[in-house]
Amino acid sequence: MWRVLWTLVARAARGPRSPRSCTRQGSGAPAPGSGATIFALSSGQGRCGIAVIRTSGPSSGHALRSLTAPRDLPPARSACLRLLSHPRSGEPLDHALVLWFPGPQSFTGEDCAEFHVHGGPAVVSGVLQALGSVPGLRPAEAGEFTRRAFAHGKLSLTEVEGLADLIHAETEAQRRQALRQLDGELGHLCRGWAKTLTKALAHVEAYIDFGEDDNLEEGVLEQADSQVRELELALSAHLRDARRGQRLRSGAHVVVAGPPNAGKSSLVNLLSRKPVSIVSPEPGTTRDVLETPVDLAGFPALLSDTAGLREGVGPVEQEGVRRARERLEQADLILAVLDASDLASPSSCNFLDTVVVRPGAGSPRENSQRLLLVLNKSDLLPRGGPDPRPDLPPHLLLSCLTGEGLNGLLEALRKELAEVCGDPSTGPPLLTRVRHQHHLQGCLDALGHYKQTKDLALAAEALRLARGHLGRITGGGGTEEVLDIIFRDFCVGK
Ligand SMILES: Nc1nc2c(ncn2[C@@H]2O[C@H](COP(=O)(O)OP(=O)(O)OP(=O)(O)O)[C@@H](O)[C@H]2O)c(=O)[nH]1
Repeated sequence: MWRVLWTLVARAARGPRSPRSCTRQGSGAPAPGSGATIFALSSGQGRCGIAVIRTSGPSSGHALRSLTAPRDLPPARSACLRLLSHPRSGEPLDHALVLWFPGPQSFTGEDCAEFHVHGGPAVVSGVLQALGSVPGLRPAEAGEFTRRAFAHGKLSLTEVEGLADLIHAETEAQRRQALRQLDGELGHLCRGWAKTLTKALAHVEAYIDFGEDDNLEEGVLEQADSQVRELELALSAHLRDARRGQRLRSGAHVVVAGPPNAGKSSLVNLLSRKPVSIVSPEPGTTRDVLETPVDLAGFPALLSDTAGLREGVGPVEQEGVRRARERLEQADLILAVLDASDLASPSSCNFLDTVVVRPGAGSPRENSQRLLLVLNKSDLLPRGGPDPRPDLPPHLLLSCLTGEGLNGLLEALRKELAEVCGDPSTGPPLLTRVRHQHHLQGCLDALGHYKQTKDLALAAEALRLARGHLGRITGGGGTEEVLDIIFRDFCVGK
């Protein structure tokens, strides 16, 4: 029995009948134009202490020897000081550290060389020109180094995405999430799921091929069913993550709302540490929605200042109020700001009723949205006096004028945003892209078909389809169409 099953597991893993394979693209899949040796500045543009120029491809060793004196290759993966000069004119260019990474033990899997030169623009352009004069070398396209690493099986597609996110990470939380993905956590999870599917498929195929065979143990199909059920639960849990990983990549929508003159613009300026909005004692100063990207307690956010919500105003302010309500509907987190010294005014009461306390029909606030209530201008309350409205939902006292209460607000924001975006330091890795979600849903749908059909051949096909979806998350066959989109995110030299 076990020999039979083992053969079938191996066969299911190979997927002989599968139209698609779930293995990731390995060394057999050449990157576009991978015969050429490419070169590019891989560190940032502009004047700097050290600039790193690198090459990848079969002529890397030749390029290194052409530019350096002495002309022998340095030991693999050891930094050596060399004089660089132009291979044609012999003109000295710089004293540089050079490194030699013979493939396949390199970032791209090909022969690679690195030149760590002094970061002046003339040195950098001189070395780039010198490399361009070496036969067989050409400048790299955006993302071409990483694309070659993917093509040579050095990185899975999810790891490539993690690398792109790491390069673009602007906040601590984004960096953590990107690093986890680059370390292969999401890919590992998907490969684990794919392995479960392979086992289930092997069981189904065993039943198809040996159903009547005495050698086959009882309950083979039941085992496959229970594996599918377990997988369904795991996938559903991940799909329920409410797009937190994606929010962490793109930033949560945090909308500052409240009645006029409560100090909303003052708070936006305080949190963004720049004068985004005009602050004035005149109620109704902010008319339009003003957006600014900010790092809020380590999380990325798009902070929106909005017009004060009140009735009976002129047409321009009315339009501002309409836009504010519209923006409130899109918020992941609402920062509701009230003037602590003016809580009994009609506009404060109306805002509390419609947005904070009793959101319901006609309210711009969705019940699923998170809300932080801030009572601003606490400096106008008697010092050390009682809470002005203990009956209100949990709230924070703040003074934008003195900064008192700001640390408490930042801590509360950190907790709220960890709910909205997920905490990248703990828990399972999050789905960071729409395509992850799409393929996970596709996998789940295929498992649904598996459960519905009575035909075992169709059931096996549904499992192969489900496994194909998982494979495409990490970069299996059929992902060609997404590669251009993903690699477009990279800069030249990466
Ligand atoms: N005393 C005190 N005044 C504040 C505080 N925060 C803001 N203000 C003042 O309150 C007034 C209104 O502030 P804004 O930030 O423009 O208020 P807003 O809610 O954006 O106002 P609108 O544009 O009318 O909606 C200004 O004169 C601010 O200087 C605070 O913490 N304490």
